[in-house]
Amino acid sequence: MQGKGLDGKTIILRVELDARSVGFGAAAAAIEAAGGDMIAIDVIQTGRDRTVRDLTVKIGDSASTERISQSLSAVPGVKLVNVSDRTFLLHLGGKITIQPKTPIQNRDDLSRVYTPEVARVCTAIHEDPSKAFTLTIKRNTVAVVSDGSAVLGLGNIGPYAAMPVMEGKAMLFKQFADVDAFPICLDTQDTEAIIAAVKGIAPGFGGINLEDISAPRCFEIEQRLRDELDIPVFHDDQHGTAVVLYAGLLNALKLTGRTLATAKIVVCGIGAAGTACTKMLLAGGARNIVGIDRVGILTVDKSYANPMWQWYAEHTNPQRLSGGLTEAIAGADVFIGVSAGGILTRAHVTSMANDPIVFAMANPEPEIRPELIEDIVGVFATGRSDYPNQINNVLCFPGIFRGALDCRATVINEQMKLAAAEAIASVIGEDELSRMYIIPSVFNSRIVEEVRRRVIEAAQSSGVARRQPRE
Ligand SMILES: NC(=O)C1=CN([C@@H]2O[C@H](COP(=O)(O)OP(=O)(O)OC[C@H]3O[C@@H](n4cnc5c(N)ncnc54)[C@H](O)[C@@H]3O)[C@@H](O)[C@H]2O)C=CC1
Ligand SMILES: CC(=O)C(=O)O
Ligand SMILES: [Mg+2]
Repeated sequence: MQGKGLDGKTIILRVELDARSVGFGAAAAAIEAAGGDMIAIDVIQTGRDRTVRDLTVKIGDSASTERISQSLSAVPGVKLVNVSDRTFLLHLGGKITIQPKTPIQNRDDLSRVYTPEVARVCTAIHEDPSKAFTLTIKRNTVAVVSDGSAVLGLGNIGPYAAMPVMEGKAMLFKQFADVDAFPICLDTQDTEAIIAAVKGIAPGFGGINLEDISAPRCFEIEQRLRDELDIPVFHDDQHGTAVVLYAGLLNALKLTGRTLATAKIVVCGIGAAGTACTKMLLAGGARNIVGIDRVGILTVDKSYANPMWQWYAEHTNPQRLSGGLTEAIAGADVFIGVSAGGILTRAHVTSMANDPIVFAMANPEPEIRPELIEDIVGVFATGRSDYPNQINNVLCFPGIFRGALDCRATVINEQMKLAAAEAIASVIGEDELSRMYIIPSVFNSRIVEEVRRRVIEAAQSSGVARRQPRE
């Protein structure tokens, strides 16, 4: 299985070798002995007495940068000059930039892009504000807004630490759907302040993608912004995740001979993603969903201060189960994890129905690693890029916003989300479907186009499109 046994971290070791006393094989052996996997060698300098090389090393689960560095430094004639992390190198100075669309080469250019001539464009927009969509970046620009309160599964790490994820989302928007997205991390976790800030910046954007804002605040923030703005506001962790989960689950159920209506589904982590996934499954016809969070199984026999948990308890768990994960998962057909890494055990999966479906979607560490259960699981998926069956909202948000921007939709509604899920599922033909291929890869070039097309159709038929796109 791809990614097996590796935590994905790759380092670059710059080493100086004394050519008279050490061969390169000794250095390579020291790295391997410490659990590293050398994947590239670059010669930086050669000489009669010494050579300098950069060794790119993938770190295995049992290894660490320190262990490999120590093992290498212990080889006589090897000097470790520097250790760098490839991922950190890629983040130096951030991951995106802004480029002008036309050069400014002379005063004539200057007077058109800037004063005095720009004033005529400003006046035109003042007279007809809808012209902001044609005469400014609003047409193609989305704000990726976070308060840093639920960043991946890392928790409340704040707005500065959230930036790399938001920059990453902006890259994905651009690369996959040519949407110009801008990361905005707010230094507040106050609901009213976030709503005011997003409303304040909205004139420059054609859509708002809320990201990694924790539950239950995310529900009110999204609802209020949807009500008060005339551009789509979409909390990706809720709806992007639900759309992709729904697409993948339909295929997994088909492969294991189950139906949504009869499957027993356990959802672990009733936050932003868990709540939205459940709502989409209920709308699709699921009847036996059991939700579990840190407080145990959510049941109508208890009451909860969190209003979303109260709603959840009233709309799920028809058998009124109580207890913890062990009680919830016994006999279940499907486990959907959007909670925290490593909380599911092999014993839990053994207690599920035959041929179980396990979607361990917490990031970056899934609820369970596939290698622990690959002999007993029916269909397995994670949110990660380094295992097969990646159920990740990146399959949804570029295409759904591409469609919404192109038809200038006022909202992204239920019909558009369902259309996106059907589009994603449809990219895999019946003859291609297999347990290792229930969801298309993000690099499948048909996804964005198919999602866009169906989302535009849904926006038009549900009356929220303000424009007929050209093609
Ligand atoms: N694969 C994908 O596309 C996506 C994955 N996720 C992942 O799902 C997880 C949750 O994300 P959000 O819903 O946005 O966060 P959230 O903070 O809104 O919700 C997380 C919920 O999980 C619960 N939880 C945490 N530890 C738990 C445990 N040990 N047992 C039971 N419940 C537990 C929390 O109490 C909370 O209710 C994160 O790891 C995130 O990376 C989220 C969105 C998309
Ligand atoms: C994928 C994503 O948005 C998350 O894990 O939060
Ligand atoms: Mg997220």
